[in-house]
Amino acid sequence: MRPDPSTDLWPAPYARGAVDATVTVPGSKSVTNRGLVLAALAAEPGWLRRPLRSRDTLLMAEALRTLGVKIEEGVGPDGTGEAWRIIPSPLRGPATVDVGNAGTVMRFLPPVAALADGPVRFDGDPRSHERPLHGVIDALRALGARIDDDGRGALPMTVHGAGGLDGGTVEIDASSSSQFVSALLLSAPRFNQGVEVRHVGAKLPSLPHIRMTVDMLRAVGAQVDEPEHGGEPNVWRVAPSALRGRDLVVEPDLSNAQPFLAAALVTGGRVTVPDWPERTTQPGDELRRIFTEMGGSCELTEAGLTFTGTGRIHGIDVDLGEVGELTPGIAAVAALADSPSTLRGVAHLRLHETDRLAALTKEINELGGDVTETEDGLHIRPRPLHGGVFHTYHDHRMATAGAIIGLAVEGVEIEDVATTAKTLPDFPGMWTEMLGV
Ligand SMILES: O=C(O)C1=C[C@@H](OP(=O)(O)O)[C@@H](O)[C@H](O)C1
Ligand SMILES: C=C(OP(=O)(O)O)C(=O)O
Repeated sequence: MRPDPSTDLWPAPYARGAVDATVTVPGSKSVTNRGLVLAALAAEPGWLRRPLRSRDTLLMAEALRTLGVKIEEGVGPDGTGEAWRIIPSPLRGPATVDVGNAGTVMRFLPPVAALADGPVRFDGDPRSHERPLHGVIDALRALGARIDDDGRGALPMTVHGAGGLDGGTVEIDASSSSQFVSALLLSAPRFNQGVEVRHVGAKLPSLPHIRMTVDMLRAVGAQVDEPEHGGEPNVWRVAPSALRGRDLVVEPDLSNAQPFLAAALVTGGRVTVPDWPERTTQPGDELRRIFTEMGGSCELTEAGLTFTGTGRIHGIDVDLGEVGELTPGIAAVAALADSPSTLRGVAHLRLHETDRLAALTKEINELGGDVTETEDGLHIRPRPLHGGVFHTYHDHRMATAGAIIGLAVEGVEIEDVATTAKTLPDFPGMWTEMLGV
């Protein structure tokens, strides 16, 4: 019988000393998947260099191919490193898109499908049926698309592409995912009237990810008005226009750098991540501030970002609403700190890959911790932890959070560490190499 990877247990390596390593982190998921969509919608071919090759990005590439886009995987024009050449062509249906459990695929592609010339069916992992999509579905209908779903505002569904979309003004409640806004903006240059997206509802999470969308749209020639610089709050406008093909180098995924930086903090060691960008819209850049407040220090040099720990970890009271995807890793570090932590502003994490607030509470407490869920986050009181199984619920960031705890607690076993492949192709290999084990 073949082993079932989802029930496999991986003994998380325990760190017997301070780590001292340089860790090259693969490309950003969020940049790669935006880059793919924008290149597919462009008026000319483009390049994506150092793309992330992981489950979420391969699903995006495959879905775009199904819609008729040509994506050639190879080395770049100057022969250095991996590069994908993206050759746009008329978008076609009928097609079937597997979104896996990738928020970026399930939200960014329905507006693209509305531009195709036939029906595009969307389905994915069981969890994809539970993740919110109503903002995209309702908005596309309001902008002129025909969509068949089962009435829950979720997958599975079929977008009946009509070869184009009117576009115009639309109100959405994107408080459950910033990706609703990003999705509509990314395809909007190809809508007949462009788009005006008005967010109405509770606070929008993950604003840096919307900034990333705006920056990347502008970099391919789109005209975007945003709330940031004197614009109307919670309103974005994109004018209709042709998009340029681009030669884009993808930055390392700073959120995936998190477990490695955490290793420096937890073991009182030092980790350097090369190619850390000086300026970026990636939320992972906030780790410089957050992990410094938790007890380390960092320096950005030609070699990259070097993060150094002291072996002492302090608790933190922090609003993570803008950087929600960093929460599991911060919770793991906080469970090992010398004082309590309060993580706020992340109620929407209940609808991520899994209910991350419930999962972190349960798994840390089962190792002897004392975590309670609040209305919008976690309260973490550190206690001596013991070994045991850390369940991961098909959530890559649960697995990396468990590995962080395992550095300081002997006998932690991570269930289904392979789930990290959602955004990191070889996390176990990178982790053991960093530790030299
Ligand atoms: O646009 C993106 O690339 C992302 C936006 C965020 O989503 P939410 O706003 O749904 O949290 C983030 O958590 C996710 O990992 C990636
Ligand atoms: C929330 C996340 O992913 P997704 O893009 O599937 O929403 C994440 O990577 O933490």
